[in-house]
Amino acid sequence: MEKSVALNEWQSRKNRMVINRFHAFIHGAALAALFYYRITSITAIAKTSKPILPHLLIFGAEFVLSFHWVLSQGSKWNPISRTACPERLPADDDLPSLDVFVCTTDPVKEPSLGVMNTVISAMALDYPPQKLHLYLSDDGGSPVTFRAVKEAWGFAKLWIPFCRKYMVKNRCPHAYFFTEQTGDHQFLLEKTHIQKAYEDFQISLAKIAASTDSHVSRDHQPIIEVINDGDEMDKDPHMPLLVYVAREKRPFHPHHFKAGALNVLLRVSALISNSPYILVLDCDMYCNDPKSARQAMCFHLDSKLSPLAFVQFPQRFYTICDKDIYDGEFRYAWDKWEGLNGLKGPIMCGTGFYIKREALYGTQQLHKNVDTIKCFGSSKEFVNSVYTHSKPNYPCDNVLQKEMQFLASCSYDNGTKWGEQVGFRYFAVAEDFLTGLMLHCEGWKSVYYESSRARPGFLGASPDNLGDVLVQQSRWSVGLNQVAFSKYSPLVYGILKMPILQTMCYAEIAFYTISFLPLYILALLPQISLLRGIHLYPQVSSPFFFVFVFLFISSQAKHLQEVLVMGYRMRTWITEQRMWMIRSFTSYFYGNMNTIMDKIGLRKASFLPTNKAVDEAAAELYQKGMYNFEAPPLFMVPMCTLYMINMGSFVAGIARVLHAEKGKGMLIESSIPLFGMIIHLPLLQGMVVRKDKGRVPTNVSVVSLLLSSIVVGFAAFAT
Ligand SMILES: O=c1ccn([C@@H]2O[C@H](COP(=O)(O)OP(=O)(O)O[C@H]3O[C@H](CO)[C@@H](O)[C@H](O)[C@H]3O)[C@@H](O)[C@H]2O)c(=O)[nH]1
Ligand SMILES: [Mn+2]
Repeated sequence: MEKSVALNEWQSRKNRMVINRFHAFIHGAALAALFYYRITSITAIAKTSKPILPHLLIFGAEFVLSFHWVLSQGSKWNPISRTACPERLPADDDLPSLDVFVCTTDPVKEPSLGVMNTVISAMALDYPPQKLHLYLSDDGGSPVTFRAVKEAWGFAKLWIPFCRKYMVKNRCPHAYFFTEQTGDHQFLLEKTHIQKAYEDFQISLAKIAASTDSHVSRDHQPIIEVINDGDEMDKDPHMPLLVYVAREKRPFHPHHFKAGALNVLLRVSALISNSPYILVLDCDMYCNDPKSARQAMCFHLDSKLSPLAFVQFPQRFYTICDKDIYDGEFRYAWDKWEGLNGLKGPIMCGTGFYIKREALYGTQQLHKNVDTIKCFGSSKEFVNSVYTHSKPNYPCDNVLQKEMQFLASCSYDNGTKWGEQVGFRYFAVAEDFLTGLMLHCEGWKSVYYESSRARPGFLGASPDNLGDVLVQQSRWSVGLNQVAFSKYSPLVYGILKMPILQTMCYAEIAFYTISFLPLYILALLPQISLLRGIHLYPQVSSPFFFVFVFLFISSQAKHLQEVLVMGYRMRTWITEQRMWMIRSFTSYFYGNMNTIMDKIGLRKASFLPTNKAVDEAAAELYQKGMYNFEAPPLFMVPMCTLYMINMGSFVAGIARVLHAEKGKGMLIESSIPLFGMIIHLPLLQGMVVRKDKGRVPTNVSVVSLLLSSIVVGFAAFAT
């Protein structure tokens, strides 16, 4: 009986679970054999005069990779999928109200048209309009964005009724007009009218961008404005509320990037709508399924899931082309998130999640007798809103406006618990990861949900060229490292507060980027050893040879199985490995260096927003599935140098294997560079064959050739 009225259901992914556990057992046993081999052989070598360092290094690499593997078992243990049943929700009048937060920061890197499409798509969510409130945070404090949002309001007044009338499924105007629509005469008439209005809207945004100063201000007053037709008393009941917020910014005053912006929205919205639930969106991630809000409520309103902090939808992208050469899909992430569904729930990922306001205010603070000013700051109105869930009445009078300005001022946070225990956390530039971690540690749960792959809840833009991808990944790397090597490290902070499997998942992600260490070792050491005739691996005649071969096949086969089970093709299997290596050699390496510099105070970690403006030439290459190697040399040189070293060592090593007695039986040593060369064939093409704009720049190739010759020459001929 109870099951039939449940707002949501779940299903164990039994097959996957059985395969995962079985594989964990076998692969784990093989790893144990590898460890046995390494420990015994290193002890034996220690007793001779042979160099021991290469063996220790390769064992170090294997140790780190095994550590990752062990951690990754957390999310494979109990995968479950969830279903929402929005048709069983209470009537609209009984639904809780919802605030939507959209963040933008730079009208040049984040063109207004994209931002406004996100805003409009969220205003058009299938949710009672009087219960929907949209807040746009403009971190650039730019008149371009301010003027654009007013235009967006004008267009939304036509668009929203049209969507409701014809039950439009795709409520992001840009995406809607991109596809062909059919219907009866009346519909087509209205559609043509709206389309014309959208074209005018586009033209006016372009005019604004051309005629307005697009400079991003770091020194300005807070600006908070409810966008409407000028008559504040006359709120249209069919339109959601739209509020523009630019928090105060002053030079030399830390603003804590996106987390700081979201916290200002939390405070300001508390005085206007104070909705118990909040949807957080990046400016480039539009609502693709208007039903997502109702779907999320199916979990939030289910007391069996309590205490539920947030419902995370996957980040899906409309920009990804068929070949997905940069591995922009993050397939492996969503696989893990589903695995986490069977534990305490997924990690927060910055956008596309519906969160309970109360979770962000911190449960402890709400239940204990704490000094509210120390905790939430000195606004009485705000503290009131926290404890009584009340809100002062709309419209904004002058007193309210003043209070909101105070809440959006840059020093409001000082000396309070904001960013530490309240709101989005400031400690790391990956504010999403850290905030989610702390919520789980406080005992909150989360849910991962996707209604269908065919119509994802949200769609965003992902970078379409190598340079942007690697810059973005470097920032994530810094953000994750900041957490991994701090007092909040999941292995220290989390292990006492979360179940072990959940802790393992957090640790896996937090320590994800140290893969640069084993990968650099594996890309250099066997190659050098091959050139020098040092045996790092067992020979074919040894039974342990088969342990290594088994481990290689077993990990490849498991990866392939996961790719195929999720409905992807073989190609994804290769791309994911290629991109994992590329990211490790570049972004993760620099990210780790940056973290070290951050720790010793040489360079502050910062949040450089990802570029969202379209570069036509780059986009064309991407669509053709060709890598754009015109990335910063800092990224390209290590990759090309490593490739050449592998090629050099393979050629010289093979010659050695064939001719010299010393090189006999170095099958694994010579297979490793071969594997690297095959996986990264596109890089070779970029250096040698390609003539187009995206080829590897000549100067990069020359520098890399020089560097690799030094390494190979030194390895082969030094005594
Ligand atoms: O000082 C800042 C910097 C960024 N943003 C906004 O933050 C969002 C995310 O920035 P983006 O450059 O798109 O970063 P991504 O790398 O694409 O973001 C991913 O990674 C971030 C953490 O590193 C998360 O916050 C994001 O939600 C997640 O999508 C955008 O809407 C920005 O406008 C601000 O509001 N203020
Ligand atoms: Mn983004």
